[in-house]
Amino acid sequence: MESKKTMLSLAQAFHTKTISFLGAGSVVEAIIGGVLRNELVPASQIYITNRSDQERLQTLSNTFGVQIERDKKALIEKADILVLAIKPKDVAEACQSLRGLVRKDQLVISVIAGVSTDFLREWLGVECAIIRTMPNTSSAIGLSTTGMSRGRFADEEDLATAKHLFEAIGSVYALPEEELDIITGLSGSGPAYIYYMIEAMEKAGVEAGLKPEIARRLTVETVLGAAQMLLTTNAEPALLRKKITSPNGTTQAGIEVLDSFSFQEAVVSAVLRATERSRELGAQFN
Ligand SMILES: NC(=O)C1=CN([C@@H]2O[C@H](COP(=O)(O)OP(=O)(O)OC[C@H]3O[C@@H](n4cnc5c(N)ncnc54)[C@H](OP(=O)(O)O)[C@@H]3O)[C@@H](O)[C@H]2O)C=CC1
Ligand SMILES: O=C(O)[C@@H]1CCC=N1
Repeated sequence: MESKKTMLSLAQAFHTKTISFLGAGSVVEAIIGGVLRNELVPASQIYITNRSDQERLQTLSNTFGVQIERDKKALIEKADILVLAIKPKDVAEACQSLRGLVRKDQLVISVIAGVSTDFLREWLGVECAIIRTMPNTSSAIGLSTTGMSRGRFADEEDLATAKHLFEAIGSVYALPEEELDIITGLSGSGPAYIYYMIEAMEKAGVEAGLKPEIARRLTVETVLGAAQMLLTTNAEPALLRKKITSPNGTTQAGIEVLDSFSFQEAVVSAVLRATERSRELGAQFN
């Protein structure tokens, strides 16, 4: 557990840092929102660039007051922390264009699915500190759950710096890098599985005769309440489920249908397949 004094000095040191974002998509928007909400650094110390979408950069700049820097060399020169937030398919091209520009004293943080810190370091061509992370889109409202791990040349201080950044958008778990693909399949992609389930529950409510807005509210509040119950009571989900399931009642009838469609196996397979896909995305570079 870090002492209050250590946390304060970390926050003070962080406050002087410049953060450059390579990529300006949805994840970056969420991170910048969290950084500014929590006043980690002022907007004048945040630089953004992308490949070509100038309108997008302007929108982010107008919304947050962050600085647009189209020149990659200048973007990197200014950075104490460089956040790589491009899609895996764009990594090779992007890293090639960064080769020779990143310095040893800079901290590189990647949010890219599947791509290892070793690979990034090879491509960047410098023995710099790299932290690999996997947040999720709930970061937009400060409720991401983020897994992160440090690469070969990153130390505890680098990890603490990255944690400080991502705690602005939710909770953070430091894990071995081998587990990052699992985090990607579970909590990185996870919100999509929940939305998929919500879509289905809502559809059922409407088909059965509810107004769409009522079906939406009931479904969403049910999901929120169930998640909050788990956090508040710390009870096992199976136990909470059993408490709802009266013998021969409605829940039993519903669960029997889910079982007949192998619901749990489907969800397990989905998470495992997404994990495997994360590994595939990384392996294509090896
Ligand atoms: N979306 C999600 O739920 C999550 C995504 N991630 C990871 O975060 C990363 C970004 O995802 P997301 O924000 O959704 O993606 P987006 O498609 O929204 O954004 C990607 C950004 O990368 C930019 N870009 C592409 N190539 C280059 C390049 N060569 N140089 C500079 N910028 C470039 C794009 O610019 P332009 O628009 O101009 O082409 C765009 O701004 C991905 O690797 C993804 O795996 C991690 C956790 C959750
Ligand atoms: O689908 C993807 O590849 C990204 C990674 C985690 C969430 N979205």
